[in-house]
Amino acid sequence: MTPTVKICGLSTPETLDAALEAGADMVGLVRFPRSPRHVELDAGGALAARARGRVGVVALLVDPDDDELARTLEALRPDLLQLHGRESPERVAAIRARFGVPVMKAVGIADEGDVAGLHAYAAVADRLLVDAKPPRTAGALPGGNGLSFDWRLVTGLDLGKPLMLSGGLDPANVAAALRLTRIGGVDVSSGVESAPGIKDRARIAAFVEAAKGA
Ligand SMILES: O=C(O)c1ccccc1NCC(=O)[C@H](O)[C@H](O)COP(=O)(O)O
Repeated sequence: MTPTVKICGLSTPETLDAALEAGADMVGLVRFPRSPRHVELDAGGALAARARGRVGVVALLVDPDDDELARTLEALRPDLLQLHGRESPERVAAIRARFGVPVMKAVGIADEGDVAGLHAYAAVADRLLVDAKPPRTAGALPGGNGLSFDWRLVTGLDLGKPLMLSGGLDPANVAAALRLTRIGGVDVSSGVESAPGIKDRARIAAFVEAAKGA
Protein backbone atom coordinates (compact mmCIF):
# COMPACT_ATOMS: atom_id res chain seq x y z
CA MET A 1 0.00 0.00 0.00
CA THR A 2 1.18 3.55 -0.70
CA PRO A 3 2.63 5.05 2.48
CA THR A 4 1.22 8.12 4.16
CA VAL A 5 3.78 10.94 3.91
CA LYS A 6 3.95 13.82 6.36
CA ILE A 7 6.19 16.84 5.92
CA CYS A 8 6.75 18.46 9.32
CA GLY A 9 7.91 21.91 10.34
CA LEU A 10 6.55 23.91 7.41
CA SER A 11 6.47 27.62 8.15
CA THR A 12 5.98 29.48 4.84
CA PRO A 13 3.21 29.43 2.21
CA GLU A 14 5.79 28.60 -0.48
CA THR A 15 7.10 25.48 1.19
CA LEU A 16 3.61 24.45 2.24
CA ASP A 17 2.60 24.64 -1.42
CA ALA A 18 5.66 22.59 -2.35
CA ALA A 19 4.48 19.83 -0.01
CA LEU A 20 0.96 19.95 -1.43
CA GLU A 21 2.20 19.91 -5.03
CA ALA A 22 4.58 17.03 -4.29
CA GLY A 23 1.67 14.90 -3.06
CA ALA A 24 2.25 14.85 0.68
CA ASP A 25 -0.67 13.52 2.73
CA MET A 26 -0.08 15.53 5.91
CA VAL A 27 1.67 18.76 6.82
CA GLY A 28 2.97 19.54 10.30
CA LEU A 29 3.01 22.96 11.97
CA VAL A 30 5.31 23.22 14.98
CA ARG A 31 4.33 25.26 18.04
CA PHE A 32 7.51 25.26 20.12
CA PRO A 33 9.09 28.70 20.52
CA ARG A 34 12.70 27.44 20.73
CA SER A 35 12.38 25.69 17.38
CA PRO A 36 13.52 27.33 14.13
CA ARG A 37 10.25 25.91 12.71
CA HIS A 38 7.94 27.52 15.29
CA VAL A 39 4.86 29.23 13.89
CA GLU A 40 2.94 31.92 15.74
CA LEU A 41 -0.82 31.45 16.02
CA ASP A 42 -1.76 33.85 13.23
CA ALA A 43 0.82 32.51 10.75
CA GLY A 44 0.01 28.93 11.71
CA GLY A 45 -3.70 29.58 11.29
CA ALA A 46 -3.12 31.01 7.80
CA LEU A 47 -0.99 28.02 6.79
CA ALA A 48 -3.55 25.59 8.17
CA ALA A 49 -6.35 27.34 6.25
CA ARG A 50 -4.28 27.11 3.05
CA ALA A 51 -3.87 23.35 3.49
CA ARG A 52 -7.26 22.44 4.95
CA GLY A 53 -9.27 20.00 2.85
CA ARG A 54 -6.28 19.24 0.65
CA VAL A 55 -4.10 17.36 3.13
CA GLY A 56 -4.26 16.50 6.80
CA VAL A 57 -3.18 19.41 8.99
CA VAL A 58 -1.15 18.39 12.03
CA ALA A 59 -0.43 20.74 14.94
CA LEU A 60 2.67 19.74 16.92
CA LEU A 61 2.94 20.66 20.60
CA VAL A 62 5.36 19.68 23.35
CA ASP A 63 3.94 19.01 26.84
CA PRO A 64 1.23 21.62 26.33
CA ASP A 65 -0.95 22.87 29.16
CA ASP A 66 -4.67 23.22 28.55
CA ASP A 67 -4.41 26.94 27.73
CA GLU A 68 -1.85 26.34 24.98
CA LEU A 69 -3.94 23.46 23.66
CA ALA A 70 -7.05 25.61 23.51
CA ARG A 71 -5.22 28.49 21.79
CA THR A 72 -3.57 26.25 19.20
CA LEU A 73 -6.65 24.19 18.42
CA GLU A 74 -8.77 27.31 18.00
CA ALA A 75 -6.27 29.05 15.70
CA LEU A 76 -5.08 26.09 13.62
CA ARG A 77 -8.16 23.79 13.71
CA PRO A 78 -5.91 20.80 12.94
CA ASP A 79 -7.08 17.38 11.80
CA LEU A 80 -4.57 15.77 14.12
CA LEU A 81 -2.64 16.86 17.20
CA GLN A 82 0.95 15.59 17.45
CA LEU A 83 2.20 15.39 21.04
CA HIS A 84 5.99 15.40 20.96
CA GLY A 85 6.96 15.75 24.60
CA ARG A 86 6.92 13.55 27.67
CA GLU A 87 3.11 13.27 27.81
CA SER A 88 2.06 10.12 29.72
CA PRO A 89 -0.61 7.77 28.34
CA GLU A 90 -2.97 9.24 30.95
CA ARG A 91 -2.29 12.78 29.74
CA VAL A 92 -2.83 11.72 26.12
CA ALA A 93 -6.19 10.18 27.08
CA ALA A 94 -7.18 13.30 29.04
CA ILE A 95 -6.32 15.63 26.15
CA ARG A 96 -8.33 13.53 23.69
CA ALA A 97 -11.30 13.43 26.04
CA ARG A 98 -11.24 17.14 26.88
CA PHE A 99 -10.52 18.58 23.44
CA GLY A 100 -12.07 15.94 21.18
CA VAL A 101 -9.17 16.01 18.74
CA PRO A 102 -7.44 12.93 17.29
CA VAL A 103 -3.96 12.53 18.74
CA MET A 104 -0.72 11.16 17.34
CA LYS A 105 1.75 10.49 20.14
CA ALA A 106 5.45 10.64 19.23
CA VAL A 107 7.65 8.22 21.14
CA GLY A 108 11.45 8.13 21.12
CA ILE A 109 12.88 4.68 20.45
CA ALA A 110 16.33 3.47 21.45
CA ASP A 111 15.78 -0.08 22.73
CA GLU A 112 13.27 -2.90 23.18
CA GLY A 113 11.97 -1.30 26.38
CA ASP A 114 10.88 1.75 24.44
CA VAL A 115 9.09 -0.48 21.92
CA ALA A 116 7.28 -2.27 24.76
CA GLY A 117 6.18 1.10 26.09
CA LEU A 118 4.35 1.84 22.85
CA HIS A 119 1.47 -0.47 23.78
CA ALA A 120 0.24 1.82 26.56
CA TYR A 121 0.12 4.69 24.08
CA ALA A 122 -1.58 2.56 21.42
CA ALA A 123 -4.44 2.05 23.88
CA VAL A 124 -5.17 5.79 24.08
CA ALA A 125 -3.82 7.51 20.93
CA ASP A 126 -5.25 7.49 17.41
CA ARG A 127 -1.81 7.18 15.80
CA LEU A 128 1.75 6.66 16.92
CA LEU A 129 4.94 8.13 15.55
CA VAL A 130 8.23 6.41 16.33
CA ASP A 131 11.19 8.78 16.34
CA ALA A 132 14.80 8.89 17.51
CA LYS A 133 15.33 10.06 21.07
CA PRO A 134 16.61 13.63 21.29
CA PRO A 135 20.26 14.22 22.21
CA ARG A 136 20.92 14.60 25.94
CA THR A 137 22.73 17.89 25.41
CA ALA A 138 21.33 21.01 27.08
CA GLY A 139 18.96 22.92 24.85
CA ALA A 140 18.43 20.08 22.38
CA LEU A 141 15.05 20.09 20.67
CA PRO A 142 12.64 17.25 21.56
CA GLY A 143 12.42 16.37 17.85
CA GLY A 144 13.39 17.50 14.41
CA ASN A 145 17.04 16.69 15.04
CA GLY A 146 17.73 14.66 11.90
CA LEU A 147 18.79 11.65 13.97
CA SER A 148 17.71 8.12 13.14
CA PHE A 149 17.41 5.04 15.34
CA ASP A 150 17.81 1.33 14.66
CA TRP A 151 14.85 0.66 12.36
CA ARG A 152 15.10 -3.09 13.09
CA LEU A 153 13.52 -2.36 16.49
CA VAL A 154 10.22 -1.49 14.79
CA THR A 155 10.33 -3.77 11.77
CA GLY A 156 6.94 -5.41 11.25
CA LEU A 157 5.55 -3.70 14.36
CA ASP A 158 1.75 -3.89 14.58
CA LEU A 159 0.13 -1.98 17.43
CA GLY A 160 -3.39 -2.04 16.02
CA LYS A 161 -3.14 1.70 15.31
CA PRO A 162 -1.67 3.57 12.34
CA LEU A 163 2.06 4.06 12.76
CA MET A 164 4.54 6.53 11.27
CA LEU A 165 8.32 6.27 11.14
CA SER A 166 10.47 9.35 11.60
CA GLY A 167 13.94 10.42 12.61
CA GLY A 168 16.73 11.17 10.18
CA LEU A 169 14.76 10.23 7.09
CA ASP A 170 15.69 11.89 3.81
CA PRO A 171 15.15 11.37 0.07
CA ALA A 172 18.04 8.91 -0.10
CA ASN A 173 17.06 6.57 2.74
CA VAL A 174 13.27 6.71 2.99
CA ALA A 175 12.58 3.91 0.50
CA ALA A 176 14.95 1.56 2.30
CA ALA A 177 13.37 2.48 5.64
CA LEU A 178 9.89 1.70 4.33
CA ARG A 179 10.94 -1.58 2.74
CA LEU A 180 12.69 -2.76 5.90
CA THR A 181 10.12 -1.71 8.49
CA ARG A 182 6.93 -2.18 6.43
CA ILE A 183 5.46 0.75 8.42
CA GLY A 184 2.58 2.51 6.67
CA GLY A 185 3.74 6.11 6.99
CA VAL A 186 6.77 8.37 7.22
CA ASP A 187 7.44 11.81 8.66
CA VAL A 188 10.35 14.10 7.84
CA SER A 189 11.62 17.52 8.78
CA SER A 190 15.43 18.05 8.70
CA GLY A 191 15.89 15.73 5.73
CA VAL A 192 14.00 18.12 3.45
CA GLU A 193 15.79 21.26 4.64
CA SER A 194 18.79 23.20 3.34
CA ALA A 195 19.45 24.63 6.84
CA PRO A 196 17.60 24.28 10.17
CA GLY A 197 14.06 25.53 9.62
CA ILE A 198 14.56 26.27 5.92
CA LYS A 199 12.56 23.80 3.84
CA ASP A 200 13.81 23.00 0.33
CA ARG A 201 11.23 22.55 -2.44
CA ALA A 202 13.33 20.10 -4.46
CA ARG A 203 14.11 17.95 -1.43
CA ILE A 204 10.42 17.87 -0.47
CA ALA A 205 9.51 16.65 -3.97
CA ALA A 206 12.31 14.09 -3.98
CA PHE A 207 11.28 12.79 -0.57
CA VAL A 208 7.62 12.30 -1.49
CA GLU A 209 8.54 10.65 -4.78
CA ALA A 210 10.97 8.25 -3.11
CA ALA A 211 8.50 7.36 -0.36
CA LYS A 212 5.55 6.83 -2.68
CA GLY A 213 7.69 4.74 -5.03
CA ALA A 214 9.11 2.46 -2.34
O1 LIG B 1 10.90 20.23 14.33
C1 LIG B 1 11.05 20.75 15.44
O2 LIG B 1 11.70 21.79 15.56
C2 LIG B 1 10.47 20.12 16.64
C3 LIG B 1 10.50 20.80 17.84
C4 LIG B 1 9.98 20.23 18.97
C5 LIG B 1 9.42 18.97 18.93
C6 LIG B 1 9.39 18.26 17.73
C7 LIG B 1 9.91 18.83 16.59
N1 LIG B 1 9.90 18.15 15.40
C8 LIG B 1 9.42 16.84 15.21
C9 LIG B 1 9.57 16.44 13.79
O3 LIG B 1 9.74 17.22 12.92
C10 LIG B 1 9.44 15.05 13.38
O4 LIG B 1 8.18 14.63 13.82
C11 LIG B 1 10.54 14.11 13.81
O5 LIG B 1 11.17 14.48 15.00
C12 LIG B 1 11.57 13.88 12.72
O6 LIG B 1 12.39 14.95 12.54
P1 LIG B 1 13.68 14.83 11.59
O7 LIG B 1 14.59 13.80 12.14
O8 LIG B 1 14.27 16.19 11.60
O9 LIG B 1 13.17 14.45 10.23
